[in-house]
Amino acid sequence: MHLPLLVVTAVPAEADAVRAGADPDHVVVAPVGVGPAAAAAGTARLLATGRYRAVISAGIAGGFPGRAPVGATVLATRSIAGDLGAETPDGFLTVDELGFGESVVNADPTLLQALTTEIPGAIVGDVVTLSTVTGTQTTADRLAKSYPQAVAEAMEGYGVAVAAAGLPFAELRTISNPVGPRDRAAWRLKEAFAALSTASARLWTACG
Ligand SMILES: O=C(O)c1cccc(C(=O)CC[C@H]2O[C@@H](n3cnc4c(=O)[nH]cnc43)[C@H](O)[C@@H]2O)c1
Repeated sequence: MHLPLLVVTAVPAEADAVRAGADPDHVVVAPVGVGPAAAAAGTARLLATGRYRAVISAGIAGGFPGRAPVGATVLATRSIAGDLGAETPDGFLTVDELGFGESVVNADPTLLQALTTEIPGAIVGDVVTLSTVTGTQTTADRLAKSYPQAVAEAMEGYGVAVAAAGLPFAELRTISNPVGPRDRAAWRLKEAFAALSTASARLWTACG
């Protein structure tokens, strides 16, 4: 008897897109809220049942220009807390540099390898988790420089990864908008949700 895979999204529209592709017999999809705190709390509550084999943080994301275009599918090698730390006159110090914890969680290597095989067009790289959607070129440039391997930013992956607490974890994103000056009207939600449904059809094959 296979335990099901848990896929957590931020909002119901993302959950619907995952459900449109995923195997309903083996994949449980739950929207748990926007941001790392809601994501961690919601994921921890669901995982406390002990009935899941792995957990995936899934949804739409901003793509770093030149690294992940709108419509692309992204798999995270690492989910990184991009704003957990301290600002100083000399720049941002991560929580690791402060000696208070770890701001980086690696995807489960076996799960990531399987997902990469099953979703061949996916761009593989770091995904930065932020509590605030980037909305200026200055912030976009700073993040791109600080995280040279980051292909996308979103708001939940690190929170889900922490809640996974050793259970196999991965982050799957599809790109709705470039990271940069705020232009909410230009977000390509339909395209990103369609890509999310397509990728989700491969999830159980990768995890089962
Ligand atoms: O309109 C807004 O500014 C806004 C603020 C918070 C959440 C949203 C959502 O649409 C929620 C969905 C989900 O989308 C992810 N996302 C998408 N693009 C980005 C981005 O450029 N930077 C960070 N996160 C992004 C995120 O995970 C949201 O939870 C809209």
